[in-house]
Amino acid sequence: MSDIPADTSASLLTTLADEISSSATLLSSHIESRRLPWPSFSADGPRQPICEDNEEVSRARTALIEATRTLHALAVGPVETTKHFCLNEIYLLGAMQVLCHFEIPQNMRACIWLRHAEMLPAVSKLVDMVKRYPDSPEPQNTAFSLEFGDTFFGYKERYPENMVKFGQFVDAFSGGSSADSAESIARAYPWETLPNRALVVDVGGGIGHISAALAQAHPHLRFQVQDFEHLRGAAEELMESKGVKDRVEFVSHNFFDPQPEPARRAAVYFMRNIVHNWPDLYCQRILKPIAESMGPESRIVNCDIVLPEPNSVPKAQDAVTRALDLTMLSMFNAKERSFDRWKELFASADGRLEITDMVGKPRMRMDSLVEARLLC
Ligand SMILES: C[S@@+](CC[C@H](N)C(=O)[O-])C[C@H]1O[C@@H](n2cnc3c(N)ncnc32)[C@H](O)[C@@H]1O
Repeated sequence: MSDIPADTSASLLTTLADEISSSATLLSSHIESRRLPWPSFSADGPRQPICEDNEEVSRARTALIEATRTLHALAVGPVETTKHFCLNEIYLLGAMQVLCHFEIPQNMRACIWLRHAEMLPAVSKLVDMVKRYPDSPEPQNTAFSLEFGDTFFGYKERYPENMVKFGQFVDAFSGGSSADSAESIARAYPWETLPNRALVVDVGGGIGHISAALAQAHPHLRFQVQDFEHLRGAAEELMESKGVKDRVEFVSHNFFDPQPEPARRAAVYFMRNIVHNWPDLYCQRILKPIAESMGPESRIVNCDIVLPEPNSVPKAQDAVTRALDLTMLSMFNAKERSFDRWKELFASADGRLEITDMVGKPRMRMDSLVEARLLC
């Protein structure tokens, strides 16, 4: 019910209804003039929201979502809302779990699967986690571990097919494919300003799909993808298929260890969706060896969510980032961070590390690119 503004006077109903009408009219004109498919409930209706790259249309869509949510909450009222939440929601989740068990959902399958097969059982242990490990800095002390008897990534190592589904979940959740996402990171940072043959180290880079896209878009750069040895085969296959194997090498490396000699003084240490998966103490252990290997021209480019200040973004978007924060807690005993928390974290890993700026925002994703350098 946090969406309901303090002023619930009678006029609010009609003010919201007017806003809904004007936003819907603007969206309709846009759809008509561009001959776009109309949003519909039919199985073959458009899957993506209406035009994200037109700012006026995008603003109208956000206003429509906000106003309809608020109007709905006002019309339903607190008692019925609570009743629906207590009854409908829980059986909706149960029914989806049954459907997932029999592999029936096709659309957004990996997204629905992760929510029901892993997140839901894990979140049911959140009370236990908070009671048992109130101040634990350890990544194994999680709701996930209480349910599955292992850390999130330990469990994925035992069941590699779940790691594949996890990758598909991340793609589905960010609204595209890993190729779309990698391609948008290739455009979101001024990679072209790096010197010829400069080395980019992709720390915890998985099979290297981001490095492969960056290498294709920026032929003057070299890459080293660092991750666990068992990913080497898939990584080398990917580089071969993308035609970049001469400039992208895979190196087996544990990111808690000192950087290997050839990766010292690299131009960029790039990390995407690494640091937010770890509690502070472990983030410091990841960042410290990187800081120690940086030269005066090196920088870290970190790609993770930067939590918006409260009430600074539309409520629907804010709700997603706060839910992701709770996901990090339940799965990893970790958290999402605001810009100030990111600054504190980097400085706490090595007093010379300073976040210079938020340097870009990949399209479609909630992540931002944050750049850190060594203070002279
Ligand atoms: C959420 S995935 C992100 C992968 C990749 N950066 C991306 O954006 O697609 C986290 C990655 O960290 C790797 N990882 C976890 N612990 C690691 C460690 N101690 N050393 C190196 N890599 C690790 C995992 O194997 C996985 O590839």
